[in-house]
Amino acid sequence: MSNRYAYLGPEGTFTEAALRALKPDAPAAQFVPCNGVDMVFAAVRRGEATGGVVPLENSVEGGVSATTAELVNGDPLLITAEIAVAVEFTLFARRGTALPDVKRVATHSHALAQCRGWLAANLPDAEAHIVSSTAAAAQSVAEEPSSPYDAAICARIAGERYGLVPLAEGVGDRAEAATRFIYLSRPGTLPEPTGADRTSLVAFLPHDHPGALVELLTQFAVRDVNLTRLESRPTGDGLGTYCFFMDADGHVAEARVGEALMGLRRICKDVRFLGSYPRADAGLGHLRPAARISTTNDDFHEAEQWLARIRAGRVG
Ligand SMILES: O=C(O)C(=O)Cc1ccccc1
Repeated sequence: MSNRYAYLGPEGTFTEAALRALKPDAPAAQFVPCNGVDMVFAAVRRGEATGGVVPLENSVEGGVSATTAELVNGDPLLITAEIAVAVEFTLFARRGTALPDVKRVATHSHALAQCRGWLAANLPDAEAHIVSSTAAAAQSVAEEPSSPYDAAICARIAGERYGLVPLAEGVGDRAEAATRFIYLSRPGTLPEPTGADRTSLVAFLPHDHPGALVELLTQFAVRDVNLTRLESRPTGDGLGTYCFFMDADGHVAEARVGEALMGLRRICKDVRFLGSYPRADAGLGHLRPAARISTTNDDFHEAEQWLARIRAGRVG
């Protein structure tokens, strides 16, 4: 079977743009649009797709709950790649619609969160409706006359794909907004370390006690592993019970990352490893500074060998 890549569809989503950037040589026939993030996970889990792309977090709105919920609770999949995509929002409508005619605007929840300021200033009386993706919003607006919506906030490519006309460009409140997308694979071989990798995991605390989070963070700090993201999420087991999403610099094949994960495993009720994969921002010049003396990979290996030697009775 040739490769098939599932993504949050329909055609024209930001997720499709992310997939195209991740698989530039794949023919469009291999792209499989899905109506929800959960369906992308399901297609990969069932083996109907080789891999899948979903949004993980946005620089303005934060984590995408549907994705984090699947990563925490669903059958495990591995993150094997990531990409950051700049998101620019355009308001599109059917030909003949003028801005004052727009009473109902449809878009994805993360797009709405990033366009609230513009909507309040320019369409204060319009109702906002959340749909499964920005391209689904554009597709629905195009279904005249039955569409319940007058306009969609979506990518330029989506508006054009569904034959709509732009009413306003750049309707996002933050010009520099970017979204991080992840590529999911079934568990198997990890990507090779590249020297600029990221490791993602979810940690479940054994029980609530003072300093529990400090203990978690200490596992990384003492091994000089930089954390780039920490998000607490409800486990679903009742109010006040959380798990912690963590992204750390480095690959699990590296000694200090591996040891930090072993430390976590010892102190946590459970740790779900989500993957080690190349960082999207590698080469942008803001990677971690060189490891301090005593925390390089060589230092870890040397210390391991030293322990083996003294355990064998060889001193010095
Ligand atoms: O709806 C889309 O086009 C998506 O790919 C999800 C999304 C929505 C808003 C910002 C980034 C990703």
